[in-house]
Amino acid sequence: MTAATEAAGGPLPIEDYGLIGDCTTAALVGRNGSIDWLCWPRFDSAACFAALLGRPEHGRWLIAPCGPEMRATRSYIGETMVLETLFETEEGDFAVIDFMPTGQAGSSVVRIVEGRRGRPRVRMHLTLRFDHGSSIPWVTRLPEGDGISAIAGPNLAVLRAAVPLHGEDFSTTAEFTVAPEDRFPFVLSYGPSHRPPPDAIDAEAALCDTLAFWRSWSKHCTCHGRWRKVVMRSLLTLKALTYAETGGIVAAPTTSLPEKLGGVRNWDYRFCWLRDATLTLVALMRGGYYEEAKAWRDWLQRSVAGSPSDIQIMYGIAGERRLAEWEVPWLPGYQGAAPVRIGNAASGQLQLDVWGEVMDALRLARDGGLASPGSAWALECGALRHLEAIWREPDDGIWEVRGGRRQFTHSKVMAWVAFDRMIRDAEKYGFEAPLERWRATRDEIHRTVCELGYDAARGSFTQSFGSPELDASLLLIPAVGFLPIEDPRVAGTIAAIERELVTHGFVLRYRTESGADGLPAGEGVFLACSLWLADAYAMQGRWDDAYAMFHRVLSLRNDLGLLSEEYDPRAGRQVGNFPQAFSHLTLVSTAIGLGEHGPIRRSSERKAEGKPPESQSVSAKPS
Ligand SMILES: OC[C@H]1O[C@H](O[C@H]2O[C@H](CO)[C@@H](O)[C@H](O)[C@H]2O)[C@H](O)[C@@H](O)[C@@H]1O
Repeated sequence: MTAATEAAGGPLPIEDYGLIGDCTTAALVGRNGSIDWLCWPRFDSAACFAALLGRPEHGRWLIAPCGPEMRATRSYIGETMVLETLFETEEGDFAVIDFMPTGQAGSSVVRIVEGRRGRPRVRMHLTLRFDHGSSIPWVTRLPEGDGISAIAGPNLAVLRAAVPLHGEDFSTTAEFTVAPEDRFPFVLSYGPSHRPPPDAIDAEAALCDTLAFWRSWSKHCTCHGRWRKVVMRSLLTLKALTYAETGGIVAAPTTSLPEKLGGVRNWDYRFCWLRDATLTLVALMRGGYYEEAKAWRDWLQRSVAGSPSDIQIMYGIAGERRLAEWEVPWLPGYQGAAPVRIGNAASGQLQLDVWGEVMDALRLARDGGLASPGSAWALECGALRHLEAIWREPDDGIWEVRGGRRQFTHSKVMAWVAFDRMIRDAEKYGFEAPLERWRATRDEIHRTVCELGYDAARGSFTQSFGSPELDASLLLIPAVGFLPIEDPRVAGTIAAIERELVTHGFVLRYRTESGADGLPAGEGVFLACSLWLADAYAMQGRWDDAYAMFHRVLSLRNDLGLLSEEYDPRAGRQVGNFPQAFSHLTLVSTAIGLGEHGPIRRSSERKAEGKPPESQSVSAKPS
């Protein structure tokens, strides 16, 4: 399938894409020089390049050698989001430097073609298709003669280029020779169609500014040591998934990259999940980034404002509530994985765990010195009052199943977390609170989980009350402090998950064959869950197992350090939306955790074994 679709001009394997972004939206650049995904002007806008979910005619922007290439290698320039792809051909070599300028009015994609060796021929092929690959724009030449303007409905894009452009089959093309030291900039800028075209920008100056922006951001990272590079790339990716204007954070910049190749588990992640966003915030704070944390906290306050009973599990990046899900009939889907979905019906779900994740993150923010505005505590109390009323109800769970609500054990554990963190904050900061009542509820949830969520015969907690199924989210029980790692029920759960959910060395979130999620069975191993098992091993002092799992997940990152949500071990391919915040934030957390705690105990163990201590690890030092 892959080879055939690629030969027919279909999308590349997911791991062959790189990410560029300007903190308002992001694009995926293939290692073949084709930008196959871009939603403009925001992460959640309709795509104008949708070849990722179809074919080149659904929109893409190619800059590549005219003839066959011998090799394409790529890397980010230092700790930035500026991507450089080097094409080596028989005629010579050239690089394409791709980025989205930061700090400019409006949004642009800049591609600079730089000659390196010989005089290779280069081709540029721009196919703009607004409205998710469906609408062919009306293209005219700019009066200045240096480019074209393309209009369709509310959208306008302007391409300015330093080489002559031609129209061909509803696309814009160019062919040119590049010599060493030549630099040919191409700038594609977005604007609303009712306004004059956006002003030209100086590509070289924008490159300097954008490099400076990312470098100065990376400089503030407080993680140093052996995994600094790993952590930094993940933090940069998380930062690129933030929508600067509002502080919202998307779960991924894509929709409908399948969790199973050729399957139907295709979802739109271009929204702000309270779960993913709060965990991203925790990762950013652990990396020393409190400004983003503040922006997100303010986003949260605005988004959930109103009645606590109306709090949703996810919102649009500016706090929008209506994210109606629909299927796109004209896009065939990533390598045939249909349907392509826009919007996400999970926005109407009940997922009790989000209260726990949010309260935990807000507590960390407070402890990190992020002063709360007066209204924050009142808002949290309102949310907890609502949880007090509903925690006994069945919900859709962390995995957002579509097979009906259940009494998910992880959801109740996280409801316990919500009460626990609020009680601790009230005690620590002297906030006014009905402490006795909260403590009673916290204890009642704990008792309920231990009675109904634990299967004594199997010696393990289970996915939902009374169910025989396991669930990798149960690995979080010791991490959130619900029970200590030494508790035999926790040890039994870890052992059961190792036996039943580990495959090819990685962790499944649950057995999809049970039908609990209401979808046809089969999906990849879940990368965040695999890292949770590494964390659990670390807590158990099983350092070798922890490091082995951590390294296995590291080995799945693409050449740019990027991860999607899942991995198909049989096909040896990344699957699911890409790059995914959940995978990257968990990677940061595991790397920092192993760095902070691992080497100390590990070195004593190594000493006991007569081995020298391990040098350097990631450590997060407060700035
Ligand atoms: O598998 C079914 C569900 O899959 C998606 O949810 C997953 O991604 C979310 C965003 O990263 C994450 O918060 C959640 O825990 C994952 O299960 C999808 O968005 C859902 O609509 C779908 O039901």
